[in-house]
Amino acid sequence: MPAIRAQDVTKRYGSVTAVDRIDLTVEEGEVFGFLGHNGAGKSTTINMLLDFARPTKGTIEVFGKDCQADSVAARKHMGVLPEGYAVYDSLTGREHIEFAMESKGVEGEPFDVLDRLDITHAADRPAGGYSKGMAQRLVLGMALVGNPDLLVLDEPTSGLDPNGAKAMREIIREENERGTTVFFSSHVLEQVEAVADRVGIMHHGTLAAVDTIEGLRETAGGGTKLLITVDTPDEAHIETIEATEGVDSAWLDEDGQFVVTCEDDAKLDVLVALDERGVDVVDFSTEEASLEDLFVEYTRGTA
Ligand SMILES: Nc1ncnc2c1ncn2[C@@H]1O[C@H](COP(=O)(O)OP(=O)(O)OP(=O)(O)O)[C@@H](O)[C@H]1O
Repeated sequence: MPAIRAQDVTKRYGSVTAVDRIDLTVEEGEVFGFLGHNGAGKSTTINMLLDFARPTKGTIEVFGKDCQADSVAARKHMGVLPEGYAVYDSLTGREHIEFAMESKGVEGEPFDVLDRLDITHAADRPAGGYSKGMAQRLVLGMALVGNPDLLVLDEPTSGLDPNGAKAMREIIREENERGTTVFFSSHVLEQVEAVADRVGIMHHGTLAAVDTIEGLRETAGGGTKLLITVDTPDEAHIETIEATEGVDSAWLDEDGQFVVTCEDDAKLDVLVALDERGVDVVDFSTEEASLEDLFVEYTRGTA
């Protein structure tokens, strides 16, 4: 049974379509990275999983339980690290875990959870004095109470320094090795790349791509990136470039350079096409396209 199944899900807020007809299946045991820029629709999707928001159309199930019609049963499968969580400054780490155990009606030893998150040393200190990374791990610990089948993490590495982000990724991997399915959102490709089995790229409310990292890499690696500096860069030239056979896409980067992803043997044709249009090519270079380029390609035009 899939851990998550979303079928034709749309969520509108007035005239804003936050999520637009998405179909998504996350299999049990996967680490699934949910990628997209700010405003792409990631949190809205997560909110529908948790029944904080209701789909305008379509259904979402978690382990076969409808997240709206059967939300209590669906929630029992999930542990959640929400975006913008807070800790209680005056309660200790251990008290946080005890609180989560009481609320979920779970018996157990708080230290077992604190150990998994490597914060045992701070168990009896008020959480108000924890670093951002420790606080984040503590809230994740609360989510782990009761050993949920599915961990839902909204931007789990945001605001963490590289060491904190690495620790968070290690915990995600460890929990997955215990058999937990992990669904986590991020707008940072490298965070997702390091730990996810598959990724979904959200763009303007739609799922622009769903694939394994290797699959995305093959798509990206099949091409070349051509960087072209011209005398007077103009958005209008993009059309000329994209009309060239073998070109996937083209855009102007913030330095005013054209970035072109294309088949290897289309490079010269692009330069010729620009020349025929009277565009003065000052310089050009080529690189192998990366996964990051693919992400940019799918989500071009957003901040
Ligand atoms: N409660 C709401 N009322 C109105 N519009 C909303 C609401 N929640 C989200 N939106 C809009 O829906 C779109 C998707 O937002 P969402 O928060 O899901 O994106 P996101 O990918 O999670 O972004 P972020 O990374 O910034 O959290 C945005 O245009 C946002 O302004």
